[in-house]
Amino acid sequence: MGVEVNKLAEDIILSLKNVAKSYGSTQVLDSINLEVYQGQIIGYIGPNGAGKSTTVKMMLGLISDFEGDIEIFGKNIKTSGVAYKKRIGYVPENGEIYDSLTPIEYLSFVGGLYGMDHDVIIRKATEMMRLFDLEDMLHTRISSFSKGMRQKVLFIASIIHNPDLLFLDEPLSGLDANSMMIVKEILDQLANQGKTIFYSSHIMDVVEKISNRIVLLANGQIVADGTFEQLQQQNKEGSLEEIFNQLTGFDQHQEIASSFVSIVENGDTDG
Ligand SMILES: Nc1ncnc2c1ncn2[C@@H]1O[C@H](COP(=O)(O)OP(=O)(O)OP(=O)(O)O)[C@@H](O)[C@H]1O
Repeated sequence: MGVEVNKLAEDIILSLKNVAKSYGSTQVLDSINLEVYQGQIIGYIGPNGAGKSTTVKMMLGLISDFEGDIEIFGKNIKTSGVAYKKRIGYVPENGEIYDSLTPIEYLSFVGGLYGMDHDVIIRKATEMMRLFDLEDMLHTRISSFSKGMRQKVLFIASIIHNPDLLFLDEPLSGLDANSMMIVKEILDQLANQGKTIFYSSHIMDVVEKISNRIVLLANGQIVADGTFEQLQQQNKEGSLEEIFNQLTGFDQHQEIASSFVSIVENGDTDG
């Protein structure tokens, strides 16, 4: 799964040049540079609050007041208009979904936004729901769905229009082990067909397996970028979880946990 070989400039799907973003006096992103090639599955990881969702929202055009340039499909998103969004799919973190709609209504709505033909939406939505074992729920209000069932609808909504670039924020959240295997396999097959996937998650063993390139964001900067094997060689560590701990300078989980348990038991950290 090598990623850096024989890449051509025209294969660049996504490029960030000196991208910076602050909220008040807090600098969240500090001059990020990144080029993503067609067919890559980027595992985008970093500690809570590192700026992963912020980066994704900027690429989606949901946050526009940032410094630097973002090019998607070769065009600067600040000046190229919204046309690029038709070729993008997105599974948001904490998926917002229209509870009072049924999946078929919701997917018709989303497909309609992408300009899809109504019959095609219904056919694709029905088949995809069936493959996720939800065919009986097509006309049931989403408000009654479990977390995993909602996540499946969100996933379908992100790919129903056959996008070339997918942004996924914890896409497996709430899915059972069998459904996770299906989604991981779908992503692998989509990447093999030339789709590009930007995958943000805290589940390190999944990121380790699914990504062919891992980008670690910490303290506003990209502190690691490479295949899992490359990161392993550079950091002389075994799992991605261990590499993450090392690169983010974290080795106090036992101390913190002991203090926490002490407070639970005694009301203070002294025991
Ligand atoms: N609208 C906002 N106003 C002010 N600060 C914000 C806003 N949105 C995000 N931030 C701050 O920006 C930083 C990055 O947030 P972001 O949601 O991008 O992190 P993340 O890496 O996705 O974190 P997590 O792993 O917890 O989802 C955090 O310090 C957060 O408090």
